[in-house]
Amino acid sequence: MAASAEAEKVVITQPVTFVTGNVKKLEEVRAIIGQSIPLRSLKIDLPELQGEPDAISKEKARLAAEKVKGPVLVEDTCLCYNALKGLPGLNNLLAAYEDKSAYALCTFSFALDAESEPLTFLEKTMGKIVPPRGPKDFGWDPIFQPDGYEQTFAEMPKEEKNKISHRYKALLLVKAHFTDSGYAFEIDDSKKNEQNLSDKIKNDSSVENEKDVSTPNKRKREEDDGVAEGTEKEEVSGKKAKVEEK
Ligand SMILES: O=c1nc[nH]c2c1ncn2[C@H]1C[C@H](O)[C@@H](COP(=O)(O)OP(=O)(O)OP(=O)(O)O)O1
Ligand SMILES: [Mg+2]
Repeated sequence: MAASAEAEKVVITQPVTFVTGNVKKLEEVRAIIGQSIPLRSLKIDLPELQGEPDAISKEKARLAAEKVKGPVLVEDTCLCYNALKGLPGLNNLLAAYEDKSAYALCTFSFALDAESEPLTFLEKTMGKIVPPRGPKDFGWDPIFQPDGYEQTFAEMPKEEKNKISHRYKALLLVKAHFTDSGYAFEIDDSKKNEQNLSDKIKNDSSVENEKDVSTPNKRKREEDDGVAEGTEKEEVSGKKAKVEEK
């Protein structure tokens, strides 16, 4: 990764761990990030905290970084209804309002390690709430129709959603941060192919692995609401993250 002459080079020795309990989210994040950031995943259900989106997200990143002992990325998304002054709510509640406009708000937080202040990246995609259309395998995708499109998120091809979504836009900010900060990944060969922090404990059948994500039909129930079962694994990474400045 090229850093400008003045920028400090920040060496990161393990992949960024995306901590989520949601397999559908993980699929999208992987598709959008591609090879641009070395990424592995860890399924933990972190507490759903209350408060402002960026404060919640930062706290979540702090908790995740403590568990992972290395660089982490966390994400929260909410569907916010303008009629409810930006509050999330149930679709039925909106029936009483003329204004069906809404936005998908996506908040990522990145923490370099447990000691570093997490950085937050927010983006939204505007749209409206419609009667459900399309596959029901990911949250509110069937009822959200982005502005300028005739299809709901659920109806459009994944590649299309991933070009306009709240998640895509927020990840552009994350990627720009990585580029601007001069992060240089120098990952041990042993960790290069680590897709999932659970890889090292394959004998433990309770551990979700990458295969589950690439063959999502196997996990029908969790797809129904996009929520993975609360598999929690920590302390599976042999080495501590070493984040050093040069
Ligand atoms: O693009 C999306 N399209 C449709 N629905 C979505 C999307 N993104 C999140 N969702 C749903 C999933 C969950 O029912 C709720 C709260 O999301 P949110 O708290 O961020 O996800 P989560 O708790 O399932 O996973 P995590 O472990 O990463 O917090 O919104
Ligand atoms: Mg959540």
